[in-house]
Amino acid sequence: MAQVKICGLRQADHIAAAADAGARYVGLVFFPKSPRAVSAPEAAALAQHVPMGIARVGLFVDPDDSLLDRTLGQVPLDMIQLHGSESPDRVAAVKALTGLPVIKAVGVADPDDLPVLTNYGLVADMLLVDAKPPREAELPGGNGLSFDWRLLAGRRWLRPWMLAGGLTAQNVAEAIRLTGAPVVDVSSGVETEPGQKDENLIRAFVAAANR
Ligand SMILES: O=C(O)c1ccccc1N[C@@H]1O[C@H](COP(=O)(O)O)[C@@H](O)[C@H]1O
Repeated sequence: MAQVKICGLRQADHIAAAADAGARYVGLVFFPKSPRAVSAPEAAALAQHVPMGIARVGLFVDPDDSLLDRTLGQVPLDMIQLHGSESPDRVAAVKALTGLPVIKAVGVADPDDLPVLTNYGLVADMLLVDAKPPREAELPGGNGLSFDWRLLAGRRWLRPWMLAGGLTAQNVAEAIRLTGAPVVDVSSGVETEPGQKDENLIRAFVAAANR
């Protein structure tokens, strides 16, 4: 059984479905290139629909201070997810600037990618282990690609962590079994097309992760 984050929500009814199914984190994407991107006013409206006890995570890709300031001035967020090439120093700076816990995403393709997680574990509040995006990918995440989960078997870091990358209701139980992930994060695996979440897929994913 793992906790669940549903990322890239853009509709109040999908937030309600995620909450009702038992998700513990919901993600709002502030990256204009993403098909899941929301504006700050849209996110502020959506945030009102998130029940107490569920963390509102703002996803950013290499944000500058002004984007963070402007967004946080309008949207009540509980955590920041950094999904770009932010250095450990930048992670620390974002924590200091926003006063919020930071989740740092790291792309993994082979064993050489794992030591980086130890470095980020010194500064981030939570680690997010995702598939490494292919060179030609437009997005650094949210591509529905998974990686060899056996790379993570028996691994432990200084911080809590979540697993992401190509997870679906069909494969999430196996991913949890192989990695021991305490939290799983999904975006495209609960969509019918890029950016279009589906309530039944959300419910099926949370049920499968909680089984
Ligand atoms: O979801 C997006 O559009 C996105 C854009 C830019 C960076 C990250 C993004 N999503 C994150 O990517 C992973 C994996 O998503 P998927 O389930 O494979 O589609 C997840 O952490 C999302 O939060």
